[in-house]
Amino acid sequence: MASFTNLGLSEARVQHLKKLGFTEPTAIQTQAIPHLLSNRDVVGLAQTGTGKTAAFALPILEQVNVSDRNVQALVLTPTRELAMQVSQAIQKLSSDQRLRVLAVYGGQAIDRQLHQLKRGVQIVVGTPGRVLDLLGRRGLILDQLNWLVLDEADEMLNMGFIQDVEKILSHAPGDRQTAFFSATMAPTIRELAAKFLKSPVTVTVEQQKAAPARINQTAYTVPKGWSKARALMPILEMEDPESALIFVRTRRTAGELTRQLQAAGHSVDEYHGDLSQSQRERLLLRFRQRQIRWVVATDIAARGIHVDDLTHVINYELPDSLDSYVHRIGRTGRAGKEGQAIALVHPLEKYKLRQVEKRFKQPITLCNIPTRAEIAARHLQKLQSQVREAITSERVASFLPIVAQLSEEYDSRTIAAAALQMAYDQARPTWMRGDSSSDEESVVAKPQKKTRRSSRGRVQTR
Ligand SMILES: Nc1ncnc2c1ncn2[C@@H]1O[C@H](COP(=O)(O)OP(=O)(O)OP(=O)(O)O)[C@@H](O)[C@H]1O
Ligand SMILES: [Mg+2]
Repeated sequence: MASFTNLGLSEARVQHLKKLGFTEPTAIQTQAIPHLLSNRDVVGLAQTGTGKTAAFALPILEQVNVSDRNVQALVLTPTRELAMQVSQAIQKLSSDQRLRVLAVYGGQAIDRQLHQLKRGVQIVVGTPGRVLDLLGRRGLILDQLNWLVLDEADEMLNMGFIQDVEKILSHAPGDRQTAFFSATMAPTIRELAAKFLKSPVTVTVEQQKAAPARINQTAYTVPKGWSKARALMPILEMEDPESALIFVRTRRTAGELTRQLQAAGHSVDEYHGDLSQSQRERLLLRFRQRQIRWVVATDIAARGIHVDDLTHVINYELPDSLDSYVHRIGRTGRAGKEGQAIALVHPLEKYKLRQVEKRFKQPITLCNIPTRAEIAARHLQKLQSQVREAITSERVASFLPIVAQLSEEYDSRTIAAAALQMAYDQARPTWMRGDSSSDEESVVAKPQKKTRRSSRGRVQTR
């Protein structure tokens, strides 16, 4: 069995990893770490959420010289938040007080970064734009660089970034070690990678299925004439996600949808490039601390971002590329956990689901929008389990005097039913509350109408 010790890591590091809960290496770690430790260039391809960060960080930490204050390792990431997250992850993987890791990215005062660099930093993690800026000011010097890592390498080499990456590389010594990591890598990008790497070893883990099997994928068809926003409301009521990233294509849609969801009383906020850097950071922190349940985001949140135990990814609008889809849904089902990926599709978009199924060799369950009756039934079910919980709680005793008082007038079943009705009405979303039509009332009393669908209301696509 693979162990961190067998991979060539020092005993002190193995003990430290144990404290972090890293008892066994993941597949990509098992395969990539020995090559990286023997100074080979590596292209590492593994599913989202499988520990690629530690795969490239541990060999660097093992070999970095902490008494030397020159920059020895540079990790490039496509977004600012990812730079921050990766630098924090590296810091956590090290237990050496002398090690300095610095995240550099736009939207943050450059003077502070320059100051830190002057004091001495061994590992820099940054976005290409800011790294170039710092190189231009001679604040960042790469003469002593031993390691260069491109996290989300395919994205980094995508149009726009490639020139930046080339310029950055021109500042680094030729004998450095270079590694590319991503969950996706198009063949064309791999050719390009050959240009930057020296006889690289390609380490691939389960390349065929780019999405982990732990992610349960479903799709809802938006009925003709319905807006996606209208379709989303009942889906959210039914799924009731504990935490969710809802992906949209534009900043504008992010704002609009967020406001609609907030108006419906949901705990939700928006996340996209129009926000200031500090707003983005604050939002991510609140989301990670569970102060908000859902975040409506553009693709800036699609790559690499890790939120512990994120339960749902919702593709309100599908992305242009399959690779983006892979990264988006990969925000859930991480580190061995399970996750739900849900897509909203117009009837004309259904062919896109076929493409996804082909890519993952995994069927997508197609569902109809939940009906009011189904949602009501779900609310009642939830209410029942909440009542069961309340019965065993200590606070319930404090309500007994009220029950005793009411019992002089009514029988206890009526009192209980009235209390439930009040609780039910409060739990119902606003968009279902306003409707006082008689069929709404009867929903609770009558058994559910017969449908052609299975118990969860799902039909297979094929
Ligand atoms: N060996 C391990 N044991 C336990 N947990 C681990 C191990 N390696 C990594 N993790 C945890 O798994 C989670 C996901 O890791 P990471 O962010 O590196 O994934 P990734 O492969 O880079 O995903 P993505 O493609 O989305 O960027 C992190 O919370 C990390 O702490
Ligand atoms: Mg990653």
